[in-house]
Amino acid sequence: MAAAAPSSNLMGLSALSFPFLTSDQPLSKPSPKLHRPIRRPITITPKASIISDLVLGVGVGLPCTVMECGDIIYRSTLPRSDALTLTAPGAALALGAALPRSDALTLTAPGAALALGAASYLWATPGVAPGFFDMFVLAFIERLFRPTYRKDDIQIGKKLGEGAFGVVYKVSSAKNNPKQGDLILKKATEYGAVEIWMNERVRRACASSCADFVYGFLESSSKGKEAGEYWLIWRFEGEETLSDLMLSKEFPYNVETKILGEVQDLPKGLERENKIIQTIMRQLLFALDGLHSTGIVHRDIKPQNIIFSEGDRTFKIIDLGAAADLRVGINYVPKEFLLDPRYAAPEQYIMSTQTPSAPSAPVATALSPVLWQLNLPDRFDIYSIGLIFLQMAFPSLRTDSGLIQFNRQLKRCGYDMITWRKTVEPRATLDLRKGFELLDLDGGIGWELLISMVRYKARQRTSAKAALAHPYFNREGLLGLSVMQNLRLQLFRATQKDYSEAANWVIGLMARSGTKKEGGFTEAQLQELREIQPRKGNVKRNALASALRLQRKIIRTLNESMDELNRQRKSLWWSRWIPRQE
Ligand SMILES: Nc1ncnc2c1ncn2[C@@H]1O[C@H](COP(=O)(O)OP(=O)(O)OP(=O)(O)O)[C@@H](O)[C@H]1O
Repeated sequence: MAAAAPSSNLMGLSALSFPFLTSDQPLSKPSPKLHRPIRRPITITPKASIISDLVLGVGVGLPCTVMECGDIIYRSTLPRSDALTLTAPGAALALGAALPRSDALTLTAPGAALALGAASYLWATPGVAPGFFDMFVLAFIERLFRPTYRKDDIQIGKKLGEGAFGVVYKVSSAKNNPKQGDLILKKATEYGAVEIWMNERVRRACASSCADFVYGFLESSSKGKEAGEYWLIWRFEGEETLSDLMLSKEFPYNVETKILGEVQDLPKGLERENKIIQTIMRQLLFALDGLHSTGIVHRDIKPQNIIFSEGDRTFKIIDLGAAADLRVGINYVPKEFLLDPRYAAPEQYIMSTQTPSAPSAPVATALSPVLWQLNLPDRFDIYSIGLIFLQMAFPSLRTDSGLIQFNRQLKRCGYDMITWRKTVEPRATLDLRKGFELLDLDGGIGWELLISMVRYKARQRTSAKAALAHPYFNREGLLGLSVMQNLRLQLFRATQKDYSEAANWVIGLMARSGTKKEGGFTEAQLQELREIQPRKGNVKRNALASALRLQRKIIRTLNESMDELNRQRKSLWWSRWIPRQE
């Protein structure tokens, strides 16, 4: 009978099929005990386990040392806690090698919390996990299938603009592709590399946010030019930017049929204008949310950089030359700023100047969710969008001089829109009054959204996503809000409050209760917390302060040298990514 054992090769069957077989019986020769029914439970000794392994080794399945065949026999009598435990190798085995039921998975509460925490971190803005997928999978697949262009394929037409970083032309393709239509070509200087990178990222992550990017390459055949030019090609989206449309006396009616497809069934007036402006704002915030969700901050949002796409009937963002990709730290240099002062937020930097530039792409990627949350760089663009909203509401602020004057007034009011309103409203012109009336429609919900964007502190500004969920975009206005929408509005208002007063109150409270005995802060410690200048005359204290200053200086110098090194390393990295043509 024992000789038959090797023929039963399936996992654990040697023991299960022959319940009368004791574990210490030799398998090679027949045993006289075989015919005696055995009543006592079987225990598999190490020796038997080895034999069993040998037997099972020739068949399909795992040896008993892995399977714990004894456990299978006694499964029904095992205590629950022994039966179910999830270990990493166990999980891998379970998935890959079909473990027996006794090793089934159990998810413990700490395990689940850990897995959830890791997943949230990896998917939090700007998205470490999607970033890896994008860079190592999508980017390569895209390269295989996208259309490519050479210099000779392009017939240059009308010059459309010339900026500090390049010249833009309307062009057509010499390739016989009637569907392609007209194209836009930008011949750019060294910043073209960054712009190609950003446009490719956007095309994969949120194509509808920006003008349709076709191809970009380094053209290095032109004689006399050492570095060569970057050629960037887009689909021609349309003739007009938001700036062109806003400067027309007909605004916003000149946009109505473009975006809504028809003239609204309303008389000309505030309500109709409000509806058009709402639609434009929704499109702008949607485009911006796409960019921010993938970790890109534009840094140069202005009506001149928003094009109306005639094909898609929507506004799209253009000119990503000053953008920063905070997922991998490209074009992010904390102390460098390339901005249009008319639309720039007061902080001027998207990241704290204490944050050194990201060390290398993998490290920057790994740290990106933390840095994003610490700095909220997207709020820089939100300020600019807020100013565009303001210009749409107040016709007198649509000109450069009007906007510059407003910026001066707002600065004098400590960047507080409520103070600004109190200052200008009593002696407001007809134009200004019309703007306030428009924003005050529906219980002032437009004004509320506006001031949630135009704030001094970046942290107090709303995000593009939160702004899109604001009831300003609800068609029925405040009265039509559901219970959930009302709750969301209350939450939005709560997050918009200025908590600096609360912080002062907490510090005051800590001071009152602060005694050494109770373990709170003493007045002296709070003094340090508030960063009040140290008192003069204390030699020990002054020496300590000098040492701290020196330490800070050393760290700053180190950071700056790192920045410099990284900048050089990173520029090499971009260049390698971009196709070249001789
Ligand atoms: N995809 C597009 N479709 C249609 N027109 C476009 C497109 N891209 C750019 N343009 C036109 O070209 C002009 C210049 O583009 P862009 O702002 O990208 O160039 P730039 O060199 O950075 O200019 P500037 O420095 O003045 O901002 C735009 O104002 C717009 O009129």
